[in-house]
Amino acid sequence: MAESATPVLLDSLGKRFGATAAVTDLSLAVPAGEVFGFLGPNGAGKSTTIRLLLGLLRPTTGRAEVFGDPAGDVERAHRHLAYVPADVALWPSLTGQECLELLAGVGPGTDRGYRDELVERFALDVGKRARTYSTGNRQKVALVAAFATRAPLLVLDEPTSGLDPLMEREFRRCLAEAAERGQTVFLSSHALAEVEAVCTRVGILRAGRLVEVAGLAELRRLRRSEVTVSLARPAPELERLAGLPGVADVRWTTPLEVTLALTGPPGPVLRALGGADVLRLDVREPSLEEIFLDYYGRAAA
Ligand SMILES: Nc1ncnc2c1ncn2[C@@H]1O[C@H](COP(=O)(O)OP(=O)(O)OP(=O)(O)O)[C@@H](O)[C@H]1O
Repeated sequence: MAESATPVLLDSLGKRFGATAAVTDLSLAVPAGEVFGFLGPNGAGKSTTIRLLLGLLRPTTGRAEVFGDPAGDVERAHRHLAYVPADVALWPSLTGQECLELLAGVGPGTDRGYRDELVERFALDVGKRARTYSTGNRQKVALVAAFATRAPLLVLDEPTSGLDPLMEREFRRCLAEAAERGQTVFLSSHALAEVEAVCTRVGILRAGRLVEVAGLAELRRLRRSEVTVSLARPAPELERLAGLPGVADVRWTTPLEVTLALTGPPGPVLRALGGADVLRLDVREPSLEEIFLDYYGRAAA
């Protein structure tokens, strides 16, 4: 089936629980084929947004749509999606295989060959009863079921919290394969390295509001880089680095080495360095973790 409408469309979405505004005026469109990372600290409103998207909650304001179908029309909306919750509950007396069969009957169709391959890759013993599974194994069942569907949209709510590093690597491969097939992924996660590795764009949520939506490269450009300059000879004239536009945190670690944080174009710093005898110039882009902490550090300040 051709899926032309936008996979995830949130328009001025809001949800209050009594006096608590869990989500406020959230507008966002996730286009087809994107792996979108949805980030925020505990209580920021990520799960509430996902529950609105799944039609498990009714919005107080605005609307949520899945491929053009209202999220509240669950029968239609869920034809387009597969979902992995943060804590997976399975039917305790069914085996893993029986759970997979049951889950395959709910979604928009399953590629059983690929599912068998995923069972192997996630080293899942599907002959055991679900009650004997650890948290991570229950998560694997839900992930295998979701990745094996042909659902054009995968909604994953902190799906790797119970996985070990090997399985986490497998998860990343599955995401890459899903993106190759053209599936869209909406991934909420606390694992910033994971988001950094797999997502094309991220949205950052703070106290129920979306404070940033940007590609990773764009986020890095907006945030500060760490610059280290090593000199062959002392250059007292570089004392003026501290006063240049976009420059902060200038530190002389030795008389021949200076580090600084730079936001925006590097021209003024490069011009200032022009007269010095520079041996080496290192520019390190911030990690997503640093960007993230920067947002919330500033919020707390
Ligand atoms: N059913 C509810 N009744 C009342 N308040 C709620 C309810 N569900 C969520 N909240 C409140 O809404 C806010 C957002 O919660 P939400 O669970 O969406 O955050 P989150 O970003 O998913 O957090 P976490 O990372 O801890 O899962 C919090 O202040 C939470 O206490």
